[in-house]
Amino acid sequence: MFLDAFGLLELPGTGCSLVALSFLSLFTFLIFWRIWTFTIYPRLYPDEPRTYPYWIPFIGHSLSFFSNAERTMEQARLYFNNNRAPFKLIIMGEVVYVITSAQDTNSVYKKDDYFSMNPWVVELMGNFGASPASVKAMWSNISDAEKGQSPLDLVLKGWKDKPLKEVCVKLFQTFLNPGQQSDEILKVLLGTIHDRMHWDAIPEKLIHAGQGGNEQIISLAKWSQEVLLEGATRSFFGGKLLDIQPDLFDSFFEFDENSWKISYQIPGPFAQDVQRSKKIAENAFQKYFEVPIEQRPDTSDLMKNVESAMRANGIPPKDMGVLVLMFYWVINANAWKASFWMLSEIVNNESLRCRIVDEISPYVSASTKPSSSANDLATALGQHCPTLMAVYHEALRLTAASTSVRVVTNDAVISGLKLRKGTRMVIPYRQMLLDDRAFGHDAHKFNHERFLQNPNLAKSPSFKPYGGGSTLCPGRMVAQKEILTFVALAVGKFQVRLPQQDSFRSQGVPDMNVRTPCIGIMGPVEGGDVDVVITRPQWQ
Ligand code: HEM
Repeated sequence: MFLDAFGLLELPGTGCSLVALSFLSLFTFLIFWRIWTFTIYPRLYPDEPRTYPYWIPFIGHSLSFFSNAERTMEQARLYFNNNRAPFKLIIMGEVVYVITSAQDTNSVYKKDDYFSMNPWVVELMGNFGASPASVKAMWSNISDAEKGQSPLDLVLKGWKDKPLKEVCVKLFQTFLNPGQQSDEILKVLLGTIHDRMHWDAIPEKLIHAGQGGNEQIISLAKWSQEVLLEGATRSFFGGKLLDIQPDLFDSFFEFDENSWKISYQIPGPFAQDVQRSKKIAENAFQKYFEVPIEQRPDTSDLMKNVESAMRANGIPPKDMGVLVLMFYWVINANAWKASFWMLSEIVNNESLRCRIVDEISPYVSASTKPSSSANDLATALGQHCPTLMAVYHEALRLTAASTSVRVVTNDAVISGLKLRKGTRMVIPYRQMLLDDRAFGHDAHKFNHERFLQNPNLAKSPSFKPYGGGSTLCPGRMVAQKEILTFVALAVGKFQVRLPQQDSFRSQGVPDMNVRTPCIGIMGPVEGGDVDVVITRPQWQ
């Protein structure tokens, strides 16, 4: 009507408006395009993965993916009758293969020559802001460059001709997998957790209210964040990093919350939060690397080796800041969230709390002090506390949105379907972690009993919160120890209960933030937290 008023849109002699005709043509085009793309093409090429139908070319599934990636993939899987064959999504014009079965995932792990994480990491390094020269240096052989004087040789036997990035991952594997090398990190990490789980060591900023001196109300999320980040930061980087940037954790949390915007290259005006917090963290790391290593004697051997390998390949402190922030991110993004979910479940279920307190009491009590045997305690918790372990596994199962990202580097076949070279692939483990065929009809609910009744579930091919294959998380053992230690000390040293007052956040276990794209453990929805009353142990 409004457009007709201008008299421009009526086609002479047809009685049709231009707008109506355009809509009709567009609609006709879309119908033909959909019939061709989603009906005829799959019949002509039955050996290619099917595409989940969509309406707008190029945009494809982008909108629903960015608003809830897991739900989009679940809907697509169910659309194809839940047969779990690989299928295609279209994200911003790009084809993405999605793998949702444990069997296909294992096939991908076995074909490293066909599926590589590296092209994605190269892209991520660029998106993070590393200079092209430094990205190139990360993919140059370590022997191409003049070496520093570090004890790299310890680790690099047989690795001299590998790219620096792979050497860094190898260093992580060497220094984090059980054995003498990992003792150094674990001693400081677990020791710091013990130090912080002391009545007088709870930072003021965590305390909502003191109740008569022997009780305090604190936030579970902040408690988990502060203790685990401090442990990991001191054990990897020594004390200097926090001297340089005492409020590093605040920037890190803002960065972590919004880091998906970097991966998906969200334009500047919509990504100011992540750019701001990333800058602060990067600058802190740059200043840290500008301090001579002799003035940072408590830096871990792992990070000394990573640093010296980067220097040997000519990476300047500014880019070391960018690249090491990526490591800091994987080290710190997940463990506090797993601990938070475990504690949320435990404090909201009194019989579970009592059972765990009973179970851990031979190992943890109010009088447990920081000690050099923190590693033995963590080991004992893992070996002799089945309920605690069941809660750990179930929390990981229910809250992990862990994802492996690969690029098809050679034409390949998975489940009889041809995957084309150059295409991106994702393995969203949550699609398997919630599979009711593997975990039972209540797979969408928290029920730690399933792991108690069947501890072998933790070995199920559908249970891969830490990924798998050649990129299996090298920090999984360390993560388990820090999480179990923190949770056991929280409920074993202190009496922890929900507050009576309605004004505190004690409305059950908070909802997970399933909407923000995430490739690790999901956090709670904004403002989702649990306030708890903790009581001073009589011992202290
Ligand atoms: C609950 C805690 C954690 C979870 C759920 C987790 C999960 C994962 C996943 C899913 C991957 C990617 C696997 C892939 O792409 O195939 C990964 C990679 C990695 N994780 Fe963890 N992680 C956790 C804790 C840690 C910790 C504490 C550290 C270090 C101390 C760490 C270090 C790494 C590193 C260095 C990589 C990169 C490996 C590579 O590039 O090959 N992670 N993690």
